[in-house]
Amino acid sequence: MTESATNRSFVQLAGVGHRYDPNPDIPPAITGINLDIRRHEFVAVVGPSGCGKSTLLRMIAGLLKPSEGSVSVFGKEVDGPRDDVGIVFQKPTLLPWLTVRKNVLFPLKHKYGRYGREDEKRADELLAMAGLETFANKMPDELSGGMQQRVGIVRALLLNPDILLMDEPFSALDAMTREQIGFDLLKIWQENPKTVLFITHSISEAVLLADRVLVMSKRPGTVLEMVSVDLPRPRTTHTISNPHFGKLTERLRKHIYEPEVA
Ligand SMILES: Nc1ncnc2c1ncn2[C@@H]1O[C@H](COP(=O)(O)OP(=O)(O)OP(=O)(O)O)[C@@H](O)[C@H]1O
Repeated sequence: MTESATNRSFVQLAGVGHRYDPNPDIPPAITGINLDIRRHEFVAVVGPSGCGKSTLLRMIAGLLKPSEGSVSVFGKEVDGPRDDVGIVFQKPTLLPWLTVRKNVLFPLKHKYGRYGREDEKRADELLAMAGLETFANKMPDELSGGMQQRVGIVRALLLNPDILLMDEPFSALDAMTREQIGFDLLKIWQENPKTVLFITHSISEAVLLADRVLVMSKRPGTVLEMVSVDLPRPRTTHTISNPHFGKLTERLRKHIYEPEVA
């Protein structure tokens, strides 16, 4: 967690559930989720496919209304799409006819109809932080998949959201790029503290990046366990060889694959 993180709950889910199908014979997607995320905390979410991870993310973004319980941010109930949330998906969906810089600035243009010199400066600063300073005037198809995903992250950060929601952001990348971009994300997060919810299917990625890992059960998704990752920061490739890293990934694996014995 960054130094400015406080113990106060920032994002709070109280008894949250969601059912897509009103038929009571069909189980809800998620049910009875209680969760407190502190400001600037990095929380990873893992769990079997279809357990409701994206459903949870969409409710925090205000894109989906819970059918039971409530979601609040800083004590205020979420009742619609939020402005203070940046979202990064598996594919960055960049506009192919705009340069990298213009893609990054696009949400501002879309929201306010224009952007100024200061915004361009901020875009360039964030691009530099993501190692893309020499690519600002390139077109998306001149970039590798990893670079395009970095552009997607920078775009999500440009409006300086309080909350960054990431739904399997690195799953389309090869293993080496994935590890590197994870470290880059941590560097950006430490310089621009945000409250992060990071969905992943990779247990080691969750442990490497997060302050805490939320383990969800299979459908209907509930909280199986919240595991604190008490590994020092900054996390580096050395973190992976720390014996405690191995213990934590082992423990999470047991929770997911043998929940009844964990
Ligand atoms: N729009 C929808 N309408 C009906 N059912 C849905 C809808 N979206 C998701 N579901 C169902 O709700 C459950 C949870 O879906 P969700 O996408 O949240 O899971 P997930 O954990 O993110 O899955 P994955 O790991 O495969 O991406 C799944 O059984 C899914 O089929």
